[in-house]
Amino acid sequence: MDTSATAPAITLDAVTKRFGQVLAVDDVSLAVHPGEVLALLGPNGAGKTTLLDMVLGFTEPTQGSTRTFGNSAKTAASNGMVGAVLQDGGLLDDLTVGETIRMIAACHRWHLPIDEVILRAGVMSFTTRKVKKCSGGQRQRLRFALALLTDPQLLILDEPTAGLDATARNDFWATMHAEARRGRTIVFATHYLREADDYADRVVLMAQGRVIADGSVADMTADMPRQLSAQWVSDIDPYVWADTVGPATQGLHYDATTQRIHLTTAETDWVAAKLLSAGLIRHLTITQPGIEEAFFDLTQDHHAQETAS
Ligand SMILES: Nc1ncnc2c1ncn2[C@@H]1O[C@H](COP(=O)(O)OP(=O)(O)OP(=O)(O)O)[C@@H](O)[C@H]1O
Repeated sequence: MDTSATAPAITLDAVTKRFGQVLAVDDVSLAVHPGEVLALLGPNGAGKTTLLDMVLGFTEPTQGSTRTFGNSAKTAASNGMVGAVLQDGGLLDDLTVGETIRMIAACHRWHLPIDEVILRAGVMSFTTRKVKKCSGGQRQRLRFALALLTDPQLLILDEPTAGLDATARNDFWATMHAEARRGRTIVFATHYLREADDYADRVVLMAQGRVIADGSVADMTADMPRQLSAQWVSDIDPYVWADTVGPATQGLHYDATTQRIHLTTAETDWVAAKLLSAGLIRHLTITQPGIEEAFFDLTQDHHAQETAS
C-alpha cells in the first residue's frame, strides 16, 4: 500500500545514535507533518547534524527507526522524495553552475526541466560562472538548485546560510519561503536564532542528543518572565516602593540618568497595575522575551538538570 500521501513527512521513533562512547542522539521521537517548516536548534554538538544525516539515510540509527513519507530513508532518497542543502562539499570547482546542474540532473531517473530549476533557485544571473569563482551565497543557491532537481516534497537544510552575509541570508530565505508556500516540508538546522524565529512554524531545540523543547517560539516564551520598563515620575524612592510591594518587584533597577525603572518578572500585569494606579510611572513598556532568551533559558535549565542528576 502506498502510504506516502497520508504519512508524516518524517517520523522518528525512539531514535538513538552512538559513535563509540559518544551518545550523539538519545531516544528522539518526532513527527514532522507535510508542509511544516521546522527549525532545529541547539548548541554545538547537540546532535542536529547526526539527526539530519539519519533522515537523509547517510547513517543508520543504532536503535529506533526513521521513516520519510512512510518509506525508509534510503528508499525516499533514491525516489527523489527528499533533497538536501548541506553546508559544504559536493561541488566541482572547474565546472560552471549550469554544467553542474546538468551533470547532476543526468544522474537522476527523472528531474524537473533545467530552466525551471535555474529560475526557482535564483541562479540565472551566474549560470556560466565557474563554481570556484562563485561567492558563498551563490554556491548555496547552486546547492539549492541541485536539491530541487527531483522536485522533492521534503527539503533538509543543514546550516544553509552559515557564513553568508545578512543580504545573502535574506535572499536565500526569500527563495525558501516561496518553496514553503508551494507546500514543501522544510527542515533546517541553524545557529541563527532569528532565522528560526522568522522562517519556521515550529522549533525543535536539542541539547546533548535530546529534544528539550518542541513548539512555536510563542509557546516557548509564553511562561517566561517579561521585562517591564517605565519612566518613574514620583518623589517616592523606587527601591523603597519595591521593598514594600513584595517578591514580584524584587530585582527592580532604577536608572537615575534616564529616570526609568526596569524589572524582569513573571507578574508584569500585576506590577504594572500597581504602578499605574498609584500614579508612580508613565510611558510603560512590557517586552516579551524573544527566541534568544528562550534558547538560553532552556539550554541552561537542561544543563543544570543533567549536572544535578
Ligand atoms: N562520525 C562521528 N564520529 C564520532 N563522533 C561523532 C561523529 N559525528 C558526530 N559525532 C559526535 O556526536 C555529537 C553530535 O554531533 P553533531 O555534529 O550531530 O552535533 P550538531 O548539533 O550538529 O553540532 P554543530 O552545531 O556544532 O554542527 C558530538 O559530540 C560529535 O562530536
